[in-house]
Amino acid sequence: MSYTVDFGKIIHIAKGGDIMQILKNEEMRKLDELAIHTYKIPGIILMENAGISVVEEIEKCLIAKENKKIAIICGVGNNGGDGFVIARHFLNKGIEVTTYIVGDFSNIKGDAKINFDILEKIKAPIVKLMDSKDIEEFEKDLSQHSILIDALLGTGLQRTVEGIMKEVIIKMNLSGKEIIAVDIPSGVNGNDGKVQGIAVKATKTVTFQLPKIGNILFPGSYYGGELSIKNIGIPKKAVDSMQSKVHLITENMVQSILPKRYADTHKGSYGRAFIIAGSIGMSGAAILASKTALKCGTGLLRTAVPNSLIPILENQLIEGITLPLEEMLEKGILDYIKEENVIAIGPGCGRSQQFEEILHTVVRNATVPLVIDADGLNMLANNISLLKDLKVPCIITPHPGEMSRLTGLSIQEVNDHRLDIARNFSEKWGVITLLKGARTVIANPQGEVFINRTGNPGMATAGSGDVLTGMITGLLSQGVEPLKATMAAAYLHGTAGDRAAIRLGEYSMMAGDIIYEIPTVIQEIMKK
Ligand SMILES: NC(=O)C1=CN([C@@H]2O[C@H](COP(=O)(O)OP(=O)(O)OC[C@H]3O[C@@H](n4cnc5c(N)ncnc54)[C@H](OP(=O)(O)O)[C@@H]3O)[C@@H](O)[C@H]2O)[C@@H](O)CC1
Ligand SMILES: Nc1ncnc2c1ncn2[C@@H]1O[C@H](COP(=O)(O)OP(=O)(O)O)[C@@H](O)[C@H]1O
Ligand SMILES: [K+]
Repeated sequence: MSYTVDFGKIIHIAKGGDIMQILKNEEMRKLDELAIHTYKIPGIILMENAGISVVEEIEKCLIAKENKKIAIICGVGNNGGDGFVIARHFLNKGIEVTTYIVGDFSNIKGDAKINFDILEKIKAPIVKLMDSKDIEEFEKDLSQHSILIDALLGTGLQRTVEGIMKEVIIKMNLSGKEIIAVDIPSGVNGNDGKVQGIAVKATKTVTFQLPKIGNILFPGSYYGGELSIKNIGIPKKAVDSMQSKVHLITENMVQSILPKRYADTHKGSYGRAFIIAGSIGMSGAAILASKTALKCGTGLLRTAVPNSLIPILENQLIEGITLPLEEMLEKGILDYIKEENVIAIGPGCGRSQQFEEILHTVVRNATVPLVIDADGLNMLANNISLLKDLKVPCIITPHPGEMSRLTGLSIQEVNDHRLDIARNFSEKWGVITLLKGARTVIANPQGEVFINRTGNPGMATAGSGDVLTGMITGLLSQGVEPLKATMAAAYLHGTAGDRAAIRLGEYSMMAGDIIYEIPTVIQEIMKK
């Protein structure tokens, strides 16, 4: 299997598995050990496969280049070992290669040593960079090469990058050359995507077997550029046995989640959605969420808004039914929601006492899946233990600011530990948490986390969260399981946003433009 994820502006994916685990450094080490000790695949074979898989990607980049000289910059661990394999293969192809070794080469051991010895035997050009005095020459040398290969540090990164290693990385980054990183850009921590002092800014990264968290989360994924995930021959049985609790949401997953439409069905087959949204000054939130739910296939939609907003809604959304909130309150909300298949509450609702009352009644009495967003979350923050009264699956969709209010942590803390914060919240309150932002993460009460890679900064625009709520609601109304509906919505939302960004640019796209792209995004996924 080869799986390509382009983290640049234009997204494209080649084949991918239904579910893709994302590992931490130590989990990857465990998987390597499992392959070597339990499944008896010699480590040297894995290293050979790893090296060859990078060679394939480098060759693609070389085609367009007149100057084909490659600089392979290696550390003294196994990441460097992969670099030695790459060097040998290109030398065999008659391509000019210089191998640089950074650090104390007497530390090279194991499989890396075997590959280093081969390079020495075949008299490959090797330059050892020991200290600062070697840097000037190194910088001059780099300008002669067309592509630089970063094989300095991989999943064995331990501490802040300093000294000669840091100097080398600075020169690589300043070279202006295309850089392909082996496994992970050196300096990025595979466990969390943080930069340990300094990191290589690669144009492309080839990672092995499964992505590491640092390949996916920011800033690591920014440093990695385009990401290619390559099989290196670890048996599927070993991979499956890892049972990591962190996964990447893939297109295949979403394709299998989207409900099919059968000929002998009617609008009742696609469910009833009920959205409580909007307040004076924020009618747009109700319109955006409602339009989106219909665009995502809801059979029947009712939107409850304050009476004064009804004419605006009726004008903007002729396909949905509108209800005045005041009437609901007077006659008793429960009567209104008992027929529904999903209830979404919060977008643009404001923070009135009336809304608080409605929220409490809905949370305590809902008998169908519930989506709480925006002001629903702000109100919830005043009385979070309300969640204990839930009798149904509940999805909360906070952005980091809302999560900060819900948890009492700072926004910085939320962003620094996105996975853990979402997971802890879900485990503590028994809800599905979708924490928004660059790499939206979704956690369930069982401690599993799913990361979405679609989307772009153009989506940081008013109302795009309301569109997401509409998407989750639309899928839930059709009977999609809550976790699956949330994952598919996050993926589709980001993909629609990416299309809008391509069409209009990240500056000019607006939330409504994301809705405009939904039909194409769904059709393309269903077609595949
Ligand atoms: N295992 C396998 O079967 C396979 C593994 N594969 C490959 O192996 C990679 C993992 O290899 P690895 O475990 O040897 O670690 P690696 O990333 O090379 O780094 C360790 C070296 O770096 C050093 N070092 C650490 N931090 C540092 C710092 N801040 N600044 C400076 N130095 C620092 C550290 O030195 P020490 O801490 O010991 O002083 C040690 O020398 C993995 O990413 C993949 O590419 C593939 O071939 C497939 C098969
Ligand atoms: N840089 C980004 N990359 C990917 N997605 C983003 C980025 N910035 C914002 N988004 C997405 O846009 C949406 C913004 O939602 P939210 O903050 O609730 O906006 P609003 O309240 O204005 O509707 C979220 O789904 C978020 O994940
Ligand atoms: K690397």
